[in-house]
Amino acid sequence: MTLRETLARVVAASPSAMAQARAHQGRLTKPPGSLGALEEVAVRLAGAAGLSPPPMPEPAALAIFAADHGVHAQGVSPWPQEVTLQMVANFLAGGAVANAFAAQVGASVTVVDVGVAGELPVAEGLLSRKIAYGTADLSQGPAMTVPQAVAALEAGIEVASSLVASGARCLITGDMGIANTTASAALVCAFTGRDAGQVTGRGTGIDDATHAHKIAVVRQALHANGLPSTGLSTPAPSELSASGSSASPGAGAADLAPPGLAASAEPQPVLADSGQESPGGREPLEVLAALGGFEHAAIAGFILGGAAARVPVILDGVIAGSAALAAAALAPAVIDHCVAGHRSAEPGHAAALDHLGLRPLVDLELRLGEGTGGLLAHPLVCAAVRVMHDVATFDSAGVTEKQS
Ligand SMILES: Cc1cc2ncn([C@H]3O[C@H](COP(=O)(O)O)[C@@H](O)[C@H]3O)c2cc1C
Ligand SMILES: O=C(O)c1cccnc1
Repeated sequence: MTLRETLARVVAASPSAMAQARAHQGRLTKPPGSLGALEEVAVRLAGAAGLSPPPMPEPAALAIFAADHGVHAQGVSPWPQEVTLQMVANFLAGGAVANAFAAQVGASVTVVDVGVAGELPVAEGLLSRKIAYGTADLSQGPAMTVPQAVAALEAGIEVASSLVASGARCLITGDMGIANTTASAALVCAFTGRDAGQVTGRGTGIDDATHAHKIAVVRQALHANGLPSTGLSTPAPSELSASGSSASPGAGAADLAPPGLAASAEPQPVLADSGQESPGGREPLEVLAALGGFEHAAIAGFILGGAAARVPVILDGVIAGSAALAAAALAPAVIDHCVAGHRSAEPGHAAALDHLGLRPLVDLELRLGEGTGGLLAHPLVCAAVRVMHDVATFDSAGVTEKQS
């Protein structure tokens, strides 16, 4: 399915299914509201499915999208780039944390090469959808061309559709790409209007000096791509009726940029007009292409593909959160189909979730990615829905309801 067709199929949550789910929750043998945030998860999934109770979100399928990043050359990660390729082999051998957590919750694992900077052997469980051998350096100009971003989005859509066709009833996002927390921070800045200093974290673990440099690289990426460094953002999905964003001119990024980094890039042609405006009046696709990685674009497509099929998507960490910002800028209703699995230690993740109006289910200071936080949340999502199917009502169980 093309991006354009997929965007047209993403529909908002059904208010009547949500109302039915709320009413049903109120009849179950428990004090109203006693399951806290889990009750909202069940209502959310009912709205997304257009059905109350919603279908059980199992079996679950994890897709790990792997790609490399030109910005690695700027020294923003302490890990060598070849770890991306090596970790793909580890996923395929079943040796990563994501494999252990997937086994724990009975999720299948599919690994998708959308842009690893090296050759991977043909292997079971590996889909080769390589767009290029890594992105260009986003701190120098666009990381991807718009056609490359569309190809990666459509790879993610295709993976979501085929997992659903093989029986998956819950999709979980995963990523692997050394230096991808830098691209994630840049996307969060562009889509939320936050400053790089607020949203750029330490990724896999960097010292203070490298962290300061990483923040400068993110600022430079916005500048090199003609995007304001702060102060402009897409409207939050929940605020779309309010016209425009709280725009104010950003500070000059050039002042903060390391010497020798290149000037603004040429604007890219836009292939799919979503009708949504992005920072500085730029289209979301252009912004995604300028700052994202191939895995960010593919994850955005995966989320859109799940939503189009009305199968819920559990989002993992900051990479998924920043990809979801792009997906929501393309089709705001996509967020109705997402559950935030967790909140990671990366500050940009909290910023993305705030902007999207999503409440994370798990908060364990994880900072791994791969889908680990999404996998940990899956049993909670299942439990929330199982309550709707299995728990007796006051009437059926003969339990007296509360007075007044
Ligand atoms: C061994 C290893 C396994 C990983 N699994 C996920 N990541 C995570 O860390 C990377 C992003 O962090 P940064 O931006 O600091 O490079 C991504 O590959 C992400 O998936 C890993 C990183 C490493 C080193
Ligand atoms: O937030 C995440 O998911 C994350 C944090 C650090 C490294 N990789 C992923």
